[in-house]
Amino acid sequence: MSLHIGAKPGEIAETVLISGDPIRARNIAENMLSDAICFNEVRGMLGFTGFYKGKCISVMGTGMGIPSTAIYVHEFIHSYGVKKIIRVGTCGAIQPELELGQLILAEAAYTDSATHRLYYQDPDLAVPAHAQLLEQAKETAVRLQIQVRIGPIFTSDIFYSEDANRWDHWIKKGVLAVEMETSILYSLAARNQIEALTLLSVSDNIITEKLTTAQEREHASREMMHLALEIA
Ligand SMILES: O=P(O)(O)O[C@H]1O[C@H](CO)[C@@H](O)[C@H]1O
Ligand SMILES: O=c1cc[nH]c(=O)[nH]1
Repeated sequence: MSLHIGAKPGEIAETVLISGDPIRARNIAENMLSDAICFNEVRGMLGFTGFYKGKCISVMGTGMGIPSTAIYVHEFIHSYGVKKIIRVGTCGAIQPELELGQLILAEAAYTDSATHRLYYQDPDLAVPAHAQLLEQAKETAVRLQIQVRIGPIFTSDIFYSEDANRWDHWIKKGVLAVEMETSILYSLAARNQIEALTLLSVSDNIITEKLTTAQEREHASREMMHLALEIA
């Protein structure tokens, strides 16, 4: 057991899928893994280990934002020996042409995070995904005929902003979308020499103000989970 995860040694696989929402983790376990067992209920942050095509895989929620995610990623690595983490999340697109449900492979993450700065001194650089895992994801997407956009994203400490021009600079820089966890995942992974990649499904477009329906979100996230499990 670690401070925030109730799993016994050996109950968490070397590869873990994470999402902000613990219910998404449960859906993956219930619908896409076989023989899944629940290894964590501490703080309601559900975690499961099961099998996908014979390979042992875990899936767990992290909560929203960098501080919460950093705790779980740290404990996965240092208490459970996790070697590969794939985030399956939602995001707000900031490029107007990005449709709802579009799948994004986050090749790097910029951030405004104060927490990130406590770990790393140079927050202005985009933190890259694990190169080999990203390459594998691209090839797998082609094989599965899943359309993906590949590009940089932005990991923010805030969801709601009062600044109407907040994204102008980042749109010009070619940033595709905004979410709240990836930069710390990539940084902790690189520092600890493990693999990490984020897959995101566009749940809303911040520029066009389009929002997904529950049904569209469900369909898009199924594709994302399928791709994540195939590269896991
Ligand atoms: O869908 P998840 O994985 O929670 O990710 C996104 O959704 C939450 C905000 O609604 C943040 O956690 C953000 O990163
Ligand atoms: O707009 C959005 C949508 C999902 N997640 C975010 O962080 N922002």
